[in-house]
Amino acid sequence: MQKNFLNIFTNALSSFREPLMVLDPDLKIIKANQAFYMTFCAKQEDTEGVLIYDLGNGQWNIPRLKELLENILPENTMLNDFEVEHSFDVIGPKIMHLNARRIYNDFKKVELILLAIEDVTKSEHYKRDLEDIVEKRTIQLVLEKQKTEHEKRLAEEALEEIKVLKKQLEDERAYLKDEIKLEHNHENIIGQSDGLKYVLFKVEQIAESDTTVMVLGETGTGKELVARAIHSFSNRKNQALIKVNCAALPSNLIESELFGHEKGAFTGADRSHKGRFEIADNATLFLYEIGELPLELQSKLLRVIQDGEFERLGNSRTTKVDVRIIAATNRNLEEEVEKGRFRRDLWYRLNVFPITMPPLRERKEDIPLLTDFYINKISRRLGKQIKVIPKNVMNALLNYHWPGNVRELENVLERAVINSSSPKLHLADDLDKSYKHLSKDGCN
Ligand SMILES: Nc1ncnc2c1ncn2[C@@H]1O[C@H](COP(=O)(O)OP(=O)(O)OP(=O)(O)O)[C@@H](O)[C@H]1O
Repeated sequence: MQKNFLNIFTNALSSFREPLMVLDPDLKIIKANQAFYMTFCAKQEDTEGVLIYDLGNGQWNIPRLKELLENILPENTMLNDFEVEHSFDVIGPKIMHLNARRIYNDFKKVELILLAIEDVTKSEHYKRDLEDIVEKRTIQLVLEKQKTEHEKRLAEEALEEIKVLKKQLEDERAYLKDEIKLEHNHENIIGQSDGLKYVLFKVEQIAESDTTVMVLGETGTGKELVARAIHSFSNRKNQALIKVNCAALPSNLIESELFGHEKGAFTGADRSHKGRFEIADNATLFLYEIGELPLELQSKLLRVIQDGEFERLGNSRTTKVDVRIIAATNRNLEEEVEKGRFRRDLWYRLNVFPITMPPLRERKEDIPLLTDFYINKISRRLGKQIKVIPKNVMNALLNYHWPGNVRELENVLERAVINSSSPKLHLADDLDKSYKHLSKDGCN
């Protein structure tokens, strides 16, 4: 059968483009085709009759080939596409797909082994390059996706932050709008009286600490100026001084104004709102007309002063803040405490460091200085030239008892400047009369 087969094979062998070999059962090469000799630069005389492993000076002694021929093939009659990678001396590295088949004789004994060697080096390299490109591109895409997701997350976080900042700015803007509406004075505190000097001494003494300050005194004496001076000498001076007029807000709004509210906390609360305590975090909160604070809010205020904690209306989450408090009142709070209108514990908490503004009538030596200051300021504003303050005018100013204090003096002087058609100041008010009139009504 071997002879017959070999004859057929030898004739057919040359027509195969794929390298082929025929081995005997001892793995010696009986024949190889032209394609084999060409592909592997081998010669017929060095090939035929040689043990396959000795071929090309032992270059075919390839462990994978051995495994195929000695271990795998005895178990399988035929094997396809068994991949072997090997570097030959002359032709260099090759990737081969081996297809092997055992051919038996009539007695079921192996007579021949047909070994086809497909050189897939080029296509395999191409495939591997492609796989490489695909892998690299996949990694690139995964990284790009991760980067995009990271950037998206950052953008979302930034957007969230912007939303919070925007809200904060809106709150502050709303607050500052109110501030601008209120006339306030950044000029120096005018005066040289001992009473005023003592106040300024106390301001300097306490400004740098975070101690709560209670500013007492009649209306118009300059309590707000004192509060501003404390704030501007304090370590919090770069933050705003946040004001709350406890008398100006309707009682149902004070709580939300102080502590803020969530959207829907009450009818009309169509958006959440930051309270003054939150806005004043790390800054100073000036609570004036504190004597007007409703009793039910006094306990909440006490808690913020003690622990720095409160809850927004409609939210049970506790907010913690660091706020320095300056309170002011023109009421006699001790009397209010006695009458049960002001909580004693709150009064003690607020009255840690009291500063009392003396009324203007008790520091008359400040009147000429204040008069000069205000005449200049008002004349400039109204485009007038007031050069002389007659003695009788100054005497009237000095002798009046000023129940409305500096604010009243400012108003009287404004009316006087308007009333003066020459560089001489003419009072528009009869201070003597208004004094007597007020005294008669018992308002002094
Ligand atoms: N020493 C001062 N020098 C200059 N201006 C002063 C002085 N004291 C008070 N004023 C002015 O008088 C006006 C009233 O002052 P301020 O509002 O501080 O008083 P207040 O005691 O807080 O009054 P109220 O209790 O009625 O709120 C303001 O225009 C303020 O600038």
